[in-house]
Amino acid sequence: MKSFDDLFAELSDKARTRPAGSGTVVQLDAGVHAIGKKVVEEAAEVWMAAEHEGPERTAEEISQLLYHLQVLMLARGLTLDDVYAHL
Ligand SMILES: N=c1c2ncn([C@@H]3O[C@H](COP(=O)(O)OP(=O)(O)OP(=O)(O)O)[C@@H](O)[C@H]3O)c2ncn1[C@@H]1O[C@H](COP(=O)(O)O)[C@@H](O)[C@H]1O
Repeated sequence: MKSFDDLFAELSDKARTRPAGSGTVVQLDAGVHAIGKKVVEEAAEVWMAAEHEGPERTAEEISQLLYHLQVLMLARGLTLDDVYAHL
């Protein structure tokens, strides 16, 4: 099973190597404004799932929010340690 750190390592590699077909590369190219909108959209979907759908759908939406947060971190040049320093 993939962890948060595993996903960040994978996305960092995608950002560096820019493989064809990577959705992450497409999003990074779209920029911080577009990625930020996805973060807000996914956060709303987490809220709606938590309030109106079951735990499985909520977990799925949370995974998508975490993914988009990591893309935003990469777009701003942030590392996991930059974030973990505030936990
Ligand atoms: N974990 C994710 C992941 N979670 C969410 N998403 C993206 O977020 C979208 C989900 O958003 P929505 O539910 O709003 O679906 P949607 O509205 O149809 O999506 P859009 O039209 O807005 O893109 C998906 O279509 C993906 O584009 C993800 N995209 C990639 N990953 C993982 O990231 C890694 C790298 O992926 P690539 O860069 O595509 O190779 C792989 O391990 C993937 O499994």
